[in-house]
Amino acid sequence: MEPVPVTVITGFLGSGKTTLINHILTGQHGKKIAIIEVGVDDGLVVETKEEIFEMNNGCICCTVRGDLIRILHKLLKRKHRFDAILIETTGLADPAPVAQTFFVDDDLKDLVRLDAILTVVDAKHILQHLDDAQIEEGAENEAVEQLAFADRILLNKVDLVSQKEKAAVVKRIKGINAAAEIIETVNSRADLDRVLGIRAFSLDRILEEEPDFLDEGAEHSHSSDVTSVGIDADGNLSFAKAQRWLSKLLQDKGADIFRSKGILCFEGSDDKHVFQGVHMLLAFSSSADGAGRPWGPDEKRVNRLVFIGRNLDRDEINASFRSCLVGSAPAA
Ligand SMILES: Nc1nc2c(ncn2[C@@H]2O[C@H](COP(=O)(O)OP(=O)(O)OP(=O)(O)O)[C@@H](O)[C@H]2O)c(=O)[nH]1
Repeated sequence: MEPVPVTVITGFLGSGKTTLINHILTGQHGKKIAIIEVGVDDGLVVETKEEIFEMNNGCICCTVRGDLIRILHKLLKRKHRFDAILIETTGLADPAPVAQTFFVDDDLKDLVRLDAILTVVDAKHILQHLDDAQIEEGAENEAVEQLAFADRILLNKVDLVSQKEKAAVVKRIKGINAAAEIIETVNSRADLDRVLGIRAFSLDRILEEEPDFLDEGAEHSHSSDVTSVGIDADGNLSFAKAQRWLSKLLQDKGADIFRSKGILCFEGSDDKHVFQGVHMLLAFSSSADGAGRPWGPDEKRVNRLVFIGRNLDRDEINASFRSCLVGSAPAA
């Protein structure tokens, strides 16, 4: 039997990976697709008929292979065969350990094949991440790694940059990876024939790039100063206060906050409100506009937010958020 093609989707936080997955899942291709998410799940993938497998295990490099091998075996044992498997990695993940999985496990080698590593790039913010001067010495810059490993690059969010800015980004990308084809997209809407079943992964090219790629024990280190602050809070928010709080936070700390997202409950509304932030750019949607379902009558209304970045003051962010809840004492 032909091995099932696997596409690994990487890209920095907020670049458009989930948007790409939704685009693929809603496309007219008639394929049965399984999705594996590596990293933190945020519950914000639109609901589909496909199943989503999550892996939530801290340092991805160190745990990914075991988890992934287990999940892939489980998937492949099913009676109904999948036509394709997509693996989405979290924004900061180095794609190497995910790709290695397909070469280190002998049993998997015949059942699946790595079709391509797709890297989604946020045209507006990528240069800032490539030039990140705050990465600790000796640590890898994941934005560079993700480009270097890519077989194909989706240059996404081209609606947010001028022709001149775009040309500068393309030049930088080509300087890191001249081999990968670049597809320009808005909302990750790439022609599916150009991203799935493309047989673009080449082990030889990767070994040229990283000679110890197949060495499972190879040293690696990550910039540990990037952290995430999560908030889980019951109750309803005052719309005006929450809006002021979020705009101020992103205005003051937008350079350091790479990514933010959350589900919010507002006083007087049964709709679920979702926000998605990338640095200072913020987008809102809600079940009132058809995105997701409203809060159910017996469903517990919980605000869930996450901020990923550096120099984040967990206590301060939590306390100031809680002061926006209806009935809370004003922030000190
Ligand atoms: N303007 C603009 N916004 C986009 C585009 N593509 C995606 N977005 C928005 O960017 C935000 C982040 O997109 P996601 O698809 O969630 O990004 P992601 O890479 O999955 O993010 P992580 O979950 O942090 O890894 C969302 O608000 C998207 O609607 C685009 O081409 N242009």
